[in-house]
Amino acid sequence: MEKTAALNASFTSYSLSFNKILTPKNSMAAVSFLASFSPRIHSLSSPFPSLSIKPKRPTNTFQVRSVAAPTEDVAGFDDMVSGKQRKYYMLGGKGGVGKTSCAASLAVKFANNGHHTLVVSTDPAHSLSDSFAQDLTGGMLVPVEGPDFPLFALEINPEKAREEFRDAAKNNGGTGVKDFMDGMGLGMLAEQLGELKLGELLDTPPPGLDEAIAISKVMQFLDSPQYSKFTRIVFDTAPTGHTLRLLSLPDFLDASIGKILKLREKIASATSAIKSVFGQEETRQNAADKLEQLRERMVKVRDLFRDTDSTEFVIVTIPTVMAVSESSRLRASLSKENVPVRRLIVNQILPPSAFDCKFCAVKRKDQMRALDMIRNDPKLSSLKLIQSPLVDMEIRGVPALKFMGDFVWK
Ligand SMILES: Nc1ncnc2c1ncn2[C@@H]1O[C@H](COP(=O)(O)OP(=O)(O)OP(=O)(O)O)[C@@H](O)[C@H]1O
Repeated sequence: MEKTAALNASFTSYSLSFNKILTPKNSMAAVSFLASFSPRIHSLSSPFPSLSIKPKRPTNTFQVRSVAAPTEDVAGFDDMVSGKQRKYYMLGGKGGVGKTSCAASLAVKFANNGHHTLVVSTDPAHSLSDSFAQDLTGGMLVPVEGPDFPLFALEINPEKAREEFRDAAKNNGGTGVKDFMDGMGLGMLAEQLGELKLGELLDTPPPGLDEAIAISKVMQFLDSPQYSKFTRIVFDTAPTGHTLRLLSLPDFLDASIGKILKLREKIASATSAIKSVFGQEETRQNAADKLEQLRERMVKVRDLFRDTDSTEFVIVTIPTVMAVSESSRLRASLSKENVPVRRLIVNQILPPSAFDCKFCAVKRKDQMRALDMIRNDPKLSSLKLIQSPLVDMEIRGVPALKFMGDFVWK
C-alpha cells in the first residue's frame, strides 16, 4: 500500500500535454508530440536515452502544421464518460500493440470519473494481472486496488470455460450414445452419430470459439443482479484474427446445427434397428439443445458487438506499416459486420527529441510513413485519431495506468 501511495504521488506530479501535430517538409502528414514532463520523469532511466521524454522546451526538425491544439479533447472522453446507462468498450488489435494497457487505463479513468467499472479479459495469458500488477485470476470479480471509485476485474480463462461447457455437454449424452452404438456393432453409424456430439465439436473447437464461450460466460454474469451496478464494461479482446472469427461464429454454428439436424433425419429414416438406438432420444436432444443454447448466446454476443447505442470497438495500433495495414483490414471487416468503430489509438509514437540518434531518426521516419498511411487510408482516416507516445517506462500498476489514461483518454 505504501509503495502504491508513493507511486501515486510521483505520477500525479507529472504533467503531460500534447502540443501540435507536426509535419515534416514535403510529407503529406506526420504526427509527433510535444510532451512536457517534470524533470522527475526525465530522470527515469531508459536504456535508450534518446527515447526518453524530454522536459518542456520543444525542439524538433519538423515544420509545424497545426492540427490539434494542446487542449483539444482528442479522444472525446467527455462523450465516453457521460451518461449512466451501461456502455461497453471493446479494445482490439494486433498482438502486443498495447491493447491491455489502453483497456486498463480506460477502465481506471472511468472508475476515477465515478463509474462503477468492470474490466474483462478473456486472454489465457492473464495480461490484466500483469498490467495492474495484481493477481486478478480465478474467473471471479476481483476488486482492483487504487482507483477512487470501485473498479473490478474479471479474467476468464477461455480454455477452462470451454472445458466446463464440454463436460456439461458430455453429461448430457456426449459419448454415451456412441458407446452404446459401438456395443451394438453399429460402428459406421456411430461415427456419423459422432457428429451429433457437442462434446466432440468442443474437442476440436473452430478458431474463435474459446473466446466466444468466454465472452458469452461474461454476458451470463452481466445479466445477474450482482453485476447490475456496472455502468462501464471494458473488454481487452483477443488479437485481431480471433475477434474476426468470433464475429462469424454464429453463422458457423448455424451451419453446424443445420448439419446435425439433417444427419439426424437421415439416420432416423435409415433402419428400424437405428430406431431402437433412438431410445436415447432424450440425451441426444439434450446435446442438441446445448448446442442451440450456445448458438443463441453467440448471437447475443454478436448483437452486443453491433449495438451502436451501447457498444464501441476501439482499434489499437502502432505506427508501423504492418500494424496499420492490419488495422485497416480489421476496420474493413468490422464495418462489414456492422460493428461500430469511432476511435483509433496509435500507440508508442516516438516523442520529439532535439537530437535523434541514427536509430531513432530511422525509426521516426518509419513511423511518419505509417502515420501518412493512416491519413491516406479512407477506412482509417475517418476515425478519431488518438495519439499515444512511447514512454520510457513500463506501463504497469494503477498509478502508471492513470498516468497513461490522462494522456490517451482526453
Ligand atoms: N505507450 C507505451 N509506451 C511504452 N510501453 C508501452 C506503451 N504501451 C504499451 N507498452 C508496453 O508494451 C507491452 C505490451 O503492452 P500490452 O500488454 O498492453 O499489449 P497487448 O496488445 O495487450 O499485448 P497482447 O496482445 O500480448 O495481449 C507492455 O510491457 C506495456 O507496458
